[in-house]
Parts: sequence; C-alpha cells; structure tokens
Amino acid sequence: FGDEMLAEATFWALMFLVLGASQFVGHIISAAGMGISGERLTARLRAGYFRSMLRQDMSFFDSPDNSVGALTTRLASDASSVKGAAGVRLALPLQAIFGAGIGLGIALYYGWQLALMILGCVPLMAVAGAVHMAYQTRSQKASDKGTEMAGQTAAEAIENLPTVQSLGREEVFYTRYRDFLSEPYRKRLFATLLGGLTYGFSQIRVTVNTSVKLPLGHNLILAFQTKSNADPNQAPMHFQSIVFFIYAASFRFGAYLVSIDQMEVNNVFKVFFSITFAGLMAGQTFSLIPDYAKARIAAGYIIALLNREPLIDNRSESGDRPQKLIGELRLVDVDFEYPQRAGTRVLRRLNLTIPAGRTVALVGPSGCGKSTVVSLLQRYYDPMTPDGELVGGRVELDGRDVRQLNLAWLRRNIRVVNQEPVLFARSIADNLTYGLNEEPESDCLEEVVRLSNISDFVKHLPDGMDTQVGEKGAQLSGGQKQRVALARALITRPKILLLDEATSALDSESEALVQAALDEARQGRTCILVAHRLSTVQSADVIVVMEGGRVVETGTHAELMRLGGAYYSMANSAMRKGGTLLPPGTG
Ligand SMILES: Nc1ncnc2c1ncn2[C@@H]1O[C@H](COP(=O)(O)OP(=O)(O)OP(=O)(O)O)[C@@H](O)[C@H]1O
Repeated sequence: FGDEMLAEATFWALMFLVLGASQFVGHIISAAGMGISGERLTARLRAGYFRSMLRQDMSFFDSPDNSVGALTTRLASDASSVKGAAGVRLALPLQAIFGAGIGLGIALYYGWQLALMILGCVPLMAVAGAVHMAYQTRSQKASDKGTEMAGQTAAEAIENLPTVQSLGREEVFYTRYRDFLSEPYRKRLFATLLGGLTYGFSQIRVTVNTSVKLPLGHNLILAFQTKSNADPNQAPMHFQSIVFFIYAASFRFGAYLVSIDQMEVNNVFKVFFSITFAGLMAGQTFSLIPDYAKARIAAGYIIALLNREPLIDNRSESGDRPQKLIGELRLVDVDFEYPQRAGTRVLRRLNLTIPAGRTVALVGPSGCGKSTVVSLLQRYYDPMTPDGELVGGRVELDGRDVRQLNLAWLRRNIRVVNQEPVLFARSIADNLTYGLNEEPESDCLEEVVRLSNISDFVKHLPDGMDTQVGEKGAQLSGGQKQRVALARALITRPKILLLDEATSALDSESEALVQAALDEARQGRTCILVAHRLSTVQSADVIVVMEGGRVVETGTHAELMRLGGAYYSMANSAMRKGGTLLPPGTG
C-alpha cells in the first residue's frame, strides 16, 4: 500500500510539474503576444486621439468641455485607462471562462445534483456583478469629469502663474482644484454606499499573506491564482464572498446526498473543489470590473473623438489649389454667430471687398466684429448659423467661395500676425521654419530676416538664430517676439497678410521697429489691418468703419474725415487724447 501511494504521489507530483511548466510557457506566450499588442494598441490610440484633437475646428475648442486642461488630462488618462484592460488583462477573462468551464465539467461529472444546486447560486453572483459594474461605470464617468475640470483648473493656473500670484489667488485655485477632485464622490454619496455594498457582497478583499483561516483547498487555489495574476500590483486579490455562501449550501446538500446514498463522500469533495475553482476563476474576472468599466468609458471618449468629423477639416485633401493667386478677398452678405453663442449675431449682412495688393484697415468700437472677420478670412469658422443651415453668405478669394478651396493651401497663402504672438519653446530658426514641409530657399530666409527687422537683435543674442526663445517665447521682448512672428508669417511668401492688432501691445519704441517691418512686409501683398492707432490706420489704402457687425463707412482717411461721420468723431476724439484712434486694448 505504501509503494502504491508513493507511486501515485510521484505521478501527481509530476502532473503538477507539467502543469506548472505549461503555465510558465503559456504565460510567456500570452505576455509576449497580448502584452506587446496591448502596448501597441495604447500607443496607437494615444497618437490617433491627439491627431483627432489637432484636426478639430475652432468651434470644438470654444466649448468649455474642450479646454486645454480638459483635453490634456483626457489625452494623458484615457489611453492609459484603455491600457488598464488591454494587453495581458484581456486574456484573463478568456482564461477564467476556460478554467470555469473545466471546473464545471468535472463537477457535473462527479455529482450532477450537487453541481446543479450550486449553479443555482450563479444568478446571485451575476446580479451583484452587474450592479457593481453599473456603479463603477457611473462613478467613473463622474470622476472623469472631476479630473478633467481639475486638469483645466491646474492648466489655467500654471499657464497664468504670474497673474495668479500677483492677484494672490493661489489658495483659490488650490481649493477649486481639490474640490473638483473630490466632488464626484461627495455628490454621489448614496451611489458610493451602494457600490460598496455590492462590492462587499460579491467580493472580499484579502491579501496573499492573509491571516484569514481558509481551508487547505482554498489556500492551494489562492496560491494558484496569485501566480496566475499577471499584474504584480494586483497582489491584493479579490475573493468573492458569494463563494462562502456556496460552501454553506453545498456542505449541507452534499451531506444529504451522502445520507441517501446518492453520492460518495469523495465525490462531494471533488464537486466542491471543482466548483470552488470555477467560482474563483469567474471571480478573477469580476475583480477586473473596475478596470474594464474605466476602459470602456475611456474607449468611448476616444472613439467619439476619432469619429468626430470637424465642420472645417484641416486635414482634408479636397478642394482646389489654384495655380495663380491674385489675392482679392470679399465678404458677401455675411451673417455670423459663434456656435457657442447661438442667437447672438456678430456679423450682419456684412459686405466687404479687399482689393488685391491693397491695405484695408478695419476700425470700430470694441466687440464690433473686426477679429471675427479675420477668423472668417482664415476659415476658422464658416458663415453659417449653428443649426447648420448655410444662410450666412460667403467669403470669396479671387471670386471663389473659400469652401471650394483646399484649406491647407488657403492657410499657407493667408498668414496672420496677432496681438499676442505665440512662439514655440524652440530656437528662433526653428520658430521660423516650424510648419514648413520643406526647407525654405536661402534667399527666402534672407528676405524674411530683412523684412521682419530681426537681424539687429538676433546678432546680439548668444547663439544667434539658434537661441532658444523659452516657453511661449518668454525669453524675448514683446517687440522681438512680434518680429519673429512676422518673419514666421512671411516665410511661406503669403499673398495675403492679416495683422490683427499686431503692434497694439508694444511700447512706442518697439512699435516703431515692428511697424517699419510691417510696412515693408505689406508691399505687394493684400493686407487687412485691425488697429487702433491713428498713424497705422491712416496709412491704409481704404479704411472700413464697422459698428455692430456692419460696415458703416468706407473710404480713405481724407474722404472719411470730409464725410464727418463715425470715423471723423473717432479720429477727432483720438487726436484730442494724443493720436490714438480708440482707447488702447480695444480697437
Ligand atoms: N469664440 C467666441 N465665442 C463666442 N463669442 C465670441 C467669440 N469670439 C468673440 N466673440 C464675441 O463676438 C463679438 C465680436 O468679437 P470680435 O473679437 O470680433 O470683436 P472686435 O471688434 O475684434 O473687438 P476688439 O476690438 O475688442 O478686439 C464680441 O461680442 C465677442 O464677445
């Protein structure tokens, strides 16, 4: 009997050895296959997500849901959340289903009555799991929103730190940030309690070094599960409390079946352990519910953005790229409302012609729609009402509706210099050529450097054109930044130049330098000038006076002064105040 037992023990020991070895190989294969594909999937998702963001039109970014902070938070967290349920973890439910199937099969074979009785408890497990999944999904959505808002607050504060500090608002931002992070849970106290209840019912958290006394079989299975757990961070594992209820019922029912000679004692234990094994395998999947819930929502956000067709698609290859560009711009009967402010008409039946090669200045009180015209010319928006009806007139370039032209081509030929130029944290040279598909010809670079008046300050910088300009160009003065921005605008030799308050943030010395550069750059180009300084406006070929989204006067400085209307009053009061047409920072 001793030898026989030893032989049997050796046999089973060998069987376990084979089992262990095959699991080892299986894991290597699954980690290599699923792990690598998971990594690739996340990298591709993140890149695609970012690309879709870059493709969106201005109306998308105008929405408070899509602020810089919210988008960067989502970019960082959504793809990682998907990763949390991809890769090796994707294989776990499959393993679990397989393992649970085998466990059930063995149980049914050795004692179908007991196995069926235990299976009767499965719906309980499913209901608890489903409730818990629903809770997780909802609380995840709420927490995503909170994290997004917190990200938005942080980005706003960090981006504008000098202002935040000078106003002494650090504590306000900190409190707001903290509240956004905890708000979803405070607001959903009841749901949180319910979540805890279903969690407690379906799962009890035990660690591997548990002091909870478990039957021998349990410890064995526990050890098995720990090894099979792909993620080392998951060392604390979940153990379903429902399993204990199943024990209670199966012990009692098993004893009954033995007492009426329907089952052997041995088989009761075989069924019992097989079913426990199956339950634990299923439980392993449940323990991943939070990750799956998170991943499902994050994947939803990503897919929604990937599928979002922007109203104006900057990656579109369609549209004409005319060989010859003359540069005449026209706005014909343009009505416009910002999509985020439906019902507020900004431009009303606006008609405006900007002849090729001429400079047209737009003047008028703050909020009359000058910058909006500049945005429409660059096609950041189309003249349409938010309900999508094309009722709002058209913008034409050389007699053609700009919607028929290729967008990238249009933007390459219409360059803009704004009041606050945004430079990238790179060298001056990089900033000039950023966004060019090919290296500029050397004569073009020289011409641009000359036109934009940058050589005089660049030669005094330690690394010349290779000097780093810092975040948003912070290491350059306002006037220097503006001239680099002008050089960047000129590098594609655009036919049309839009100057939106390009000198209004500068002191008079810097302004003179930038103005000289701008005056030279305007030669031979169609130019739209939004400005508030009388001297700048006066030099324009045509001055267009706007009020409430309409053109009210058009003419040269002399003509408009003779007319004695809106321009005349503005210019007169400006001259009394010292040469400025409108108060600085408005016009
Ligand atoms: N992205 C936007 N979403 C909603 N409304 C906007 C947006 N941008 C501007 N507006 C509104 O449109 C109107 C016209 O703004 P616009 O910037 O064109 O005026 P402006 O004449 O250039 O003013 P300023 O001289 O002060 O720069 C304003 O009432 C402004 O509040």
